[in-house]
Formats: sequence, structure tokens, C-alpha cells
Amino acid sequence: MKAVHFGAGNIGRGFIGETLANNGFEISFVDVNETIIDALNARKEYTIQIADESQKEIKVENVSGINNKEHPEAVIEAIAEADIVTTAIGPKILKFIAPLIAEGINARENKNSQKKIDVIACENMIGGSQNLKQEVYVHLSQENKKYADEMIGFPNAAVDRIVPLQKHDDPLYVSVEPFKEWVIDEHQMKAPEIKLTSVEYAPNLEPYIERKLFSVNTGHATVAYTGKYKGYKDIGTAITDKEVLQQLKKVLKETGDLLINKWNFNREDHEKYQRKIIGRFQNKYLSDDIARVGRTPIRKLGYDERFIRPIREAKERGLSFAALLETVGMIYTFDEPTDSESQELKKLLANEPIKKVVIETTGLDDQDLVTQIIESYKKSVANK
Ligand SMILES: NC(=O)c1ccc[n+]([C@@H]2O[C@H](COP(=O)([O-])OP(=O)(O)OC[C@H]3O[C@@H](n4cnc5c(N)ncnc54)[C@H](O)[C@@H]3O)[C@@H](O)[C@H]2O)c1
Ligand SMILES: O=P(O)(O)OC[C@@H](O)[C@@H](O)[C@H](O)[C@H](O)CO
Repeated sequence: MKAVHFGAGNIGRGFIGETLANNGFEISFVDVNETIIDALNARKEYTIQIADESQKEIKVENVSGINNKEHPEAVIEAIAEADIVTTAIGPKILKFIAPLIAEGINARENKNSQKKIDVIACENMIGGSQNLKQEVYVHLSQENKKYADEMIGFPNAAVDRIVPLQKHDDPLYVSVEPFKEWVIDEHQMKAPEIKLTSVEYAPNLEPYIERKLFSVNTGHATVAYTGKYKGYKDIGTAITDKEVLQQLKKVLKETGDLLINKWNFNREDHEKYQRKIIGRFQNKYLSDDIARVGRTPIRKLGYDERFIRPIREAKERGLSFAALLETVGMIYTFDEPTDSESQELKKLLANEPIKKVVIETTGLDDQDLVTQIIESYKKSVANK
């Protein structure tokens, strides 16, 4: 069985690669990072280290790499032969790899392949694979679309494992937390006979992806932005600050109340899930930079993203969202020189009226919310 995986980065190697290999797949990693691709081709294996007291090492074998900038034709060929295609490349990059996936589908049709496959985007976003499908379909002819409608599934997925930026001499070595969870929307699959061991299949992914995004990611981002606001550089140190931990707990209470109200989750189970998340952020065996967790703040301020969507939905339901609003105010003060979106946000704030910046970054048309966010931002600036 063959897998093509786009993005040989942290989660790509640290989780998706491990899972596919455990399920007997031969994996072609597609990436633009020459060092990683060359190392994959030279060694055909890499090592994952579990970041807990065991420090256990796991070998991932039967892997190779394709540089999609240099060898797009090899990627198309690999997709034509694949049994599964996955991505973990970043939500904003999906549109750049869409033409290659479209050409791969075209190649499958040209060789009259009757094998159905699924293309699974493992990104932190709601509706990731369906979003990728839209981008891919832009590049398909009417005829290709008909073939794709029948043969290619784009099931949404939620992927959870903290994999920080890696700082080892070996460019492939990847240290990961022990926790892992990958859920795939079963109803959107075209090849449901391929069921990966250790992956969960759900009839409706929405509650899972919202629970993950609005608990793990809203919480993680809250530690990052509150931590940065208070001068910290990494998640593990920031969370030892009582005020940062308090802010995290307040935010998780708000998203928890929303999720319980919306999806009818059992409160006790959800609180247990939240405690587990806090413990994961406190993992002393992991060193996770605030620069990584807070990366791309404009994306994270998006309408359907980890802060604005829970704020909108809490407001609709008459639930509290004060701590979420407070954190959003701090996001606008996030100044990370290594992150281009953070610098773009800084420039926008320096050159445009704050109201325009808030509307553009959040996509909100609710004037009351826009005003509340402006007030929260001004408070953050004043108290800094
Ligand atoms: N790291 C985590 O803890 C984690 C956990 C769950 C989900 N995710 C999600 O997975 C995705 C990837 O995150 P990551 O942390 O692994 O990031 P990463 O930066 O480590 O990996 C992304 C990889 O994509 C490659 N890439 C970028 N543009 C490309 C292009 N045009 N063509 C081919 N390759 C390209 C990069 O070279 C890099 O190797 C994101 O959507 C993220 O939200 C990450
Ligand atoms: O990947 P992002 O930028 O959407 O979010 C940063 C982190 O919160 C994220 O990568 C987590 O580590 C991960 O989602 C845990 O499953």
C-alpha cells in the first residue's frame, strides 16, 4: 500500500508518518525542504522520540521524499499510484499544492484507475479536506470533476498531538508528546475499507474538530499570547505563571460551556478532557516555543478560527466570552520578529484605523463585537 503525504514537517513526520507506517504503508513525503527530502531519500527511515520519562525511540521505515518544486512530475506519478493521500502543510498552503493533486487525479483518470482513494487534510482548521477539495476542483476539467466525484473522497479530519519545533543535529529526528488522536469523518470517505489502526472514524466530525480546536488550540494560543504579553518565550515556562494559567482556565471554561451547550457533551468528561490538555501543556519533557504556538496570528484571528468562532457562538447563545475577548486584545499586541504575519499585523495597526484592522482580520460585521475587541486591544496596549 502506498501513501503520499504532503508536508514532512513536525506533525507530518511526528504523527501522520508514524501512523501510516504502522499501518503498513510505504510513504512518499512531499516537501520543499531540500535538507529533509535529501535525508529521507538517503536513509529511508527516521526516528521519533516520545517526550515523557521513557524517552522511548520509535523507528519509522519505508519512507522516501519528493521535492515538489524540483520534481512535480514525480508527485503526480506518486498520486496516480497512491492508496491514500494526506497533508499536514498549513491551512494557507493547501491552495498551492491543489494544482498538483488535481494533476494526480487527472493522471489516475488517464490510466483508467478504478481504485477509489481518500485525500485527507490533517490541518488545524474546520472543514480542512473539503476546503482542499474546493481548491483542487478549481484545477479540474468538467470531465475530471465527474471522475473525482466518483473516485476521490475528501473526508475532514481532526489531528491532535503536540509536536514542537525540532532542535536536533539530525534533521529527521522528531520529539513528540505521548498523547495522540486522529479522527476522520467516515461519511465523507470513498475508500472506507482502508481503516487505519489507532485512527478513530466518526459519522460526523464537527463535534470532534470543534472540541479539539476550541479546547486544545484556543487554550494553547491563550497560553502563547498571554505568555508573550507577559514576556515569556516558551509554553512550559509561561504556564508556570499563575496569571497565565488562570487566563487559560477562564478561556477553557468559556469554550467548554459553549461546547457542552452546543454538542451536549457530558460536563464531567469534558472537564477531564480539559485537565488532560492543561497537563499536556505542562509537559516538562517538551520545549515548545511561543513563536510556534502563536504563529500566523492573522490566521488565528479568522472568522471560523479558535477565538472568533467561539466568541460569535457564545454570544448567540447568551454565554460568557469575556476571557476570550481579553485574549483577542492581546493577540493584536503579539510582536514576533520571526513571524511574517505578526509583522504584517503590526504594520496594519501602525498604518490603518484600528476598526478597519479588526474588521479585516476577523471578518466580523457585528459592530458591537468589533467595538468590544477594539476596547480589549486598547486595554492590552494601556496595561502593557
Ligand atoms: N505541530 C503540531 O503540533 C500540529 C499538531 C496538529 C496539527 N498541526 C497542523 O499541521 C500542519 C503542519 O504543522 P507543522 O507544525 O507540522 O508545521 P511545519 O512547518 O513543521 O511543517 C510544514 C511543512 O510543510 C512544508 N511546506 C510548506 N510549504 C510547502 C509547499 N508549498 N509544498 C510542499 N511543502 C511545503 C514545510 O517545508 C514544512 O516541512 C498545520 O496545519 C498545523 O496546524 C500541527
Ligand atoms: O498549528 P497551529 O498554528 O494552528 O497551532 C499551534 C499549536 O496550537 C498546534 O500546532 C498544536 O500544537 C496542535 O494542534 C496540537 O494538536
